[in-house]
Amino acid sequence: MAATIKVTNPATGELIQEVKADTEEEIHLALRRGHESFRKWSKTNAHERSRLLKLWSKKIQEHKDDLAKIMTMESGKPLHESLGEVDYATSYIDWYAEEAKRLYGRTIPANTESKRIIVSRQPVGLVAAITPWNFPAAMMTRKAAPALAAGCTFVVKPAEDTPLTTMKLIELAHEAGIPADVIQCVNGYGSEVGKIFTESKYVRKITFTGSTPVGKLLIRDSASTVKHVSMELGGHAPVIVAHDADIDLAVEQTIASKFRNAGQTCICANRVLVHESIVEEFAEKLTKEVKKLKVGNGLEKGTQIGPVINEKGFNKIVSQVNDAISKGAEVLCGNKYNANREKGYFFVYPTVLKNVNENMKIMQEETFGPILPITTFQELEEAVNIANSTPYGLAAYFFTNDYRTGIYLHEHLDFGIIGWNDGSPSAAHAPFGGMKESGIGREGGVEGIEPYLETKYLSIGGIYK
Ligand SMILES: NC(=O)C1=CN([C@@H]2O[C@H](COP(=O)(O)OP(=O)(O)OC[C@H]3O[C@@H](n4cnc5c(N)ncnc54)[C@H](O)[C@@H]3O)[C@@H](O)[C@H]2O)C=CC1
Ligand SMILES: O=C(O)[C@H](O)CS(=O)(=O)O
Repeated sequence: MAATIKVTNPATGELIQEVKADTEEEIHLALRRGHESFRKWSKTNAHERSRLLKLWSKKIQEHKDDLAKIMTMESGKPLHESLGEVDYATSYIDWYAEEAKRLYGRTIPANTESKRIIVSRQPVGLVAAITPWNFPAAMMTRKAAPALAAGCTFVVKPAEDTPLTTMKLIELAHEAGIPADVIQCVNGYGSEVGKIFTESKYVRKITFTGSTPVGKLLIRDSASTVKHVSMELGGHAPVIVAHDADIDLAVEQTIASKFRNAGQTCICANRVLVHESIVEEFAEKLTKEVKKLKVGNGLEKGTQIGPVINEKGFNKIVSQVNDAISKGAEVLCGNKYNANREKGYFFVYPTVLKNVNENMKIMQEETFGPILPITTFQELEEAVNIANSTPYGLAAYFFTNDYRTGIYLHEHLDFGIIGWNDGSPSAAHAPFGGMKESGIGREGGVEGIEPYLETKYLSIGGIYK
């Protein structure tokens, strides 16, 4: 196991903090403690669990500015986005603090007078979570909140790039009164910790947000002990702009989706399919607005696009852009970089590509950067076929004011999240998640607590004997 994890600022390359990586023994101990504390926590009444979750949310809000600064420094996202993410993170805790009190069972009419049937819910057990760097607060609370609300205990391994935000959140949970062994953080490198989690007899559920390849490994390795799995994986969101779309709205909402977190979200617009009759107007208006986006250090006032997270992400983005250009794509703006491998910072300027085709990597592989390729279509069926052609099925967006077009697209797009004239669909009260290779399960909404619950039924006999 690695001894320490160097946490650096992706905007400057500067070392923020060295974090000790937990040893295998320390991780096993955390899992054992999480398992042993499960019995008591799962028997804590739902209203008490709810009360403690609300205290945790309050504590986080009291430390909002500090948390946002930590998040911007380690992830690179602009400060206003980090402040927004703190609110997004607590919105999941607030939502599940209430859902804890609504875990209803039911009775079933028996087929004889001497029997009664009662259905009830119980928490699955110790949950092990692995979270990504792009939303180090919200991706953790989106898992921890329903887990704790359901009565599960929780151990999380944050991404090596951004452990500090998660560590602070867990510290605040303990300050709020959630017992130390009920929610824990361990640090380490994914492949090493992942194996410990999936092989542990104490862990009853794995929940993961990250790349599809890693998700597949975790699903495979969870089979040995038949663990529950929840997977929020990669995406490749299409944006369909129909001939009758409000172009100004489509431009505004496509930018909102594409450039949030420098394009490093799993539901970012990854390709735009524009009806051929309006592509010139759309591309011109879009490019004009994209050129206005301010690139810089997320701590600087006014920054809208920060650096990408690391060299691996940078190289993937540059490779996709160069591939597209080599296959005929036209650059309408951007395709500029401010990178220094020695210092470890990698800025990618927002880029719009036109005349893109299906043979380009960028139309098939998740970009995770501020690059927007535009292609065209003639018929809606063609747009749907292109949209559904990747292995992903997380988010899709379309712009039209015609209800027949809207209903057709909603019913024919194979995606778990669809924005109709809306580029920002995420909300704690809605079930976030994907189809196909974008994942298993939902997070948020009434659906989001189900993955943390088992269902059992009691059949009582001999009542009138
Ligand atoms: N769905 C989403 O929101 C996310 C999608 N991604 C996609 O993944 C691509 C690569 O980004 P990465 O940071 O490398 O994602 P990643 O999936 O490798 O990392 C995410 C988390 O998984 C852990 N991890 C890595 N390898 C693991 C393994 N073998 N077993 C268990 N855990 C492991 C990491 O430590 C981190 O905590 C991105 O460009 C993007 O396409 C990445 C992060 C979030
Ligand atoms: O994983 C992600 O990229 C996030 O789930 C996107 S969102 O929930 O912040 O929209």
